[in-house]
Parts: sequence; structure tokens; C-alpha cells
Amino acid sequence: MDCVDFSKAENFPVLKNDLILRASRGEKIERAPVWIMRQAGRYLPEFQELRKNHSFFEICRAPELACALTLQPIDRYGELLDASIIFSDILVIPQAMGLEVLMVPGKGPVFPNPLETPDCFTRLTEHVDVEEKLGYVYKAITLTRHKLGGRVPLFGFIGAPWTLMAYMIEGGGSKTLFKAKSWLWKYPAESKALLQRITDIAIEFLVGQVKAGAQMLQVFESWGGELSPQDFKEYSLPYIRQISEKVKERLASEGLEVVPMTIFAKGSWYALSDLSKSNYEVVSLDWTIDPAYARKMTNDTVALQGNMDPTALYGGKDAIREIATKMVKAFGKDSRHIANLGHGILPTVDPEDLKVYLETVQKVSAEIRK
Ligand SMILES: Cc1c2[nH]c(c1CCC(=O)O)Cc1[nH]c(c(CCC(=O)O)c1C)Cc1[nH]c(c(CCC(=O)O)c1C)Cc1[nH]c(c(CCC(=O)O)c1C)C2
Repeated sequence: MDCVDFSKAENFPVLKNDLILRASRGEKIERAPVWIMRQAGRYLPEFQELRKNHSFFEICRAPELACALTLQPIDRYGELLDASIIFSDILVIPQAMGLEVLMVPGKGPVFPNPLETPDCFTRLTEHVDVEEKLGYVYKAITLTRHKLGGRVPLFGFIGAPWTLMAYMIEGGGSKTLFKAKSWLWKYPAESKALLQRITDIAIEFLVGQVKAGAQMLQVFESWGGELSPQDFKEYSLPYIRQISEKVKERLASEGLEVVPMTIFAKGSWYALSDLSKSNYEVVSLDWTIDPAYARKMTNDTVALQGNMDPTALYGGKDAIREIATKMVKAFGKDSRHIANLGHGILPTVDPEDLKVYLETVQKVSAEIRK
């Protein structure tokens, strides 16, 4: 019997379901692929069980545990999911840059010593060795690719530079982001220097994730919608563009597969046209955007991902069926559509209700293509 070494990014099992890769590239699909942001998370009792005995970042740093959590939704929902996403967090980049981040149960991420002024740059590591600091994510990706057995493709991801900068200054979640945004007015040059430092690491990290086995990449600009259209153009878009352009250049020049990339800029409806011209195959939509409007603004040049309101999963099974059906129909049968929610699944959703959503999407999106 052949012995495959699960620590090596080679001899991966053959992919059996490439629906999401085809949808991303605008190829013909028999139905819309579906996956869920935060699908490996707190709404699953099996996640809670494992989490009881381990801290959040301990799990991220232990490839066996991160792999086990990534597989939980895939094992539970079987063929109802068309993609997996590696269990990790966007905040591993600020950690690699030298900032401490804690995950406080019931509160979320906390930076005990956030950046207060640009003088604090002295606390950041000058040259981050991405492999040394974040190699644990690569190991988790490689192991997961083997253990997935080719069932579905595996996403790697990062937080976009503006979103990470905001966390590094706010020190955690925030309603107004007034501390991070005040940097844009008080220290525009230093803000751009910080965004560039994050961008350089992000590029390296995404290339490393593909090398390790990631088959798609998603960039989360979760706090895009806190910026005005003008500020988005200045402090978010240029870095989002650099990331897709340079990652693809690097992948091609290193003879690696140039994998499809998704941009999710939550709240940035005004930027849809710009985002569709930013070298991403997929633009992800939050639930406030009408699919027809998005199709028009992106001029039908990209695949669209989304976008049921995550709280619709609290409406009961009949409402879920009705709302999911409407959503699938709104994206239409000819369009490139990857079904998802408009943001991450909330921690108190009943996993059986999510199942109804997945079943409905698969059924309806196949029916309208017959
Ligand atoms: C893609 C991803 C993320 N986090 C996690 C994953 C991997 C798992 C998956 O998606 O299935 C695990 C992931 N990350 C976290 C959890 C819960 C941690 C726990 O067990 O206590 C999980 C499962 C913790 C976390 N980490 C973060 C928050 C948000 C806090 C805030 O509102 O400011 C929280 C609560 C930061 C974070 N993390 C992430 C984002 C971008 C997506 C989004 O906008 O939701 C953001 C903003 C991305």
C-alpha cells in the first residue's frame, strides 16, 4: 500500500466536487455551490465540546485540532456543503507582527496593548518571517487537504489590511472605530505605511497557504462599510488590489496554480464596480445588497457570493425555505452564483435550521437550471 505523508503538500486526494471552482471561473454549473462563512464555529455542539478543553488560539496553532474543527461541518452536512474553510482567524497576522491578541469568551478578540500612535510602531516586528510565525496555518492546511479526501475544495483566507489595522488600533471590536479612523485624519502617511506593512505580509501568507494546499482564497474586509466611498478608495481598495495582483503574479511565477480569489467587503455596496475590476473572480455580498443591483454594478464580469440575511436562520424552517428560495431566484439561473449568507453564521443558530437552508439552496438552484 502506498504510504502518503500527511505533513507534505503532495499526493493530495483527487477532488471529487469542483462546483465552486467552476462557478468562480464562470464555467457552466448544474446548481449553485453553497458554503457558509464561519461554518466551523460556535453554533455546532461538536465545536463547543472541543473548545471546552482548549483556548481559541491554542486550537489555531495545533494543526490536528484546527483540522478536526474544519472537518466538523463537512462531516455533519456531507454533500450539502461545497467548500471548507481552514479553521483560523484573521487576527493571526497582527499576532505575527508582534501584538498580543486574546480571545475572551463572550467578548471576542482583545488586544491588551493596541497601537495608540505611530510611535508604537517600535513594538511591531520589523521583518516578519511569515513561515516561522504562521507555519502552523500551513501545516493545518496541508493536513486538512489530506483528511478532506477530496470531498470539497479548501479555502485559505486573510483579513484585509484596513480591517486588521482597525483591530490593531481599536484593540478589539468597536461600534464606531473612532480610534482607528482618527488615524486616517491625524496620521495619513503613517496609516498608509501600516497598511502597506500588513499588505506585504498578507501577500506572502496567501501564497504560502496555496503552497500548503489551499484551493481558493478569501479576503475579509469586514469593516469596509465603516469607510466613506472616498476613504475606501484611498485606504482599502489599493491594498485589496495589490493583494490579488501580487498573489497571482507570485503564484504564476512559482509555477503554482493561480487559484480563484474572493473579496468580501462588508458594507461597501458603493464599491461593487471597483471591486469587480480588482482581479478577484468572486465578489461576496452582504444581505443589504440586491442581487440584481450587484449584477448591474459588476457588469456581469465576476461571480457573486451570498447573501441571505444571517438572522433569517432564526425565522423557523418555513421562513428559511421561503427566503432562501427567493434569494436563489434573485441571483438567477444564468449567473455565476455561489450561495452563502451575507455574513458569518451567528453562534446561537440551530444546526438543523442551517441544514434546511443548505437543502433549499441546492434543490432550488438545480431546479431553475433544468
Ligand atoms: C474565516 C474565519 C474567521 N474567524 C474564524 C474563521 C474560520 C472558521 C470558519 O469560517 O468556519 C474562526 C473564529 N473566530 C472567532 C471564533 C469564536 C471563538 C470562540 O470560540 O470563542 C471562531 C470560531 C473569534 C472571533 N474573531 C473575530 C471575531 C469578531 C469580533 C468582532 O465582532 O469584532 C470573533 C468573535 C475576528 C474575525 N475573524 C474572522 C473575521 C472575518 C469574518 C467576519 O467578518 O465575520 C473577523 C472580523 C474570520
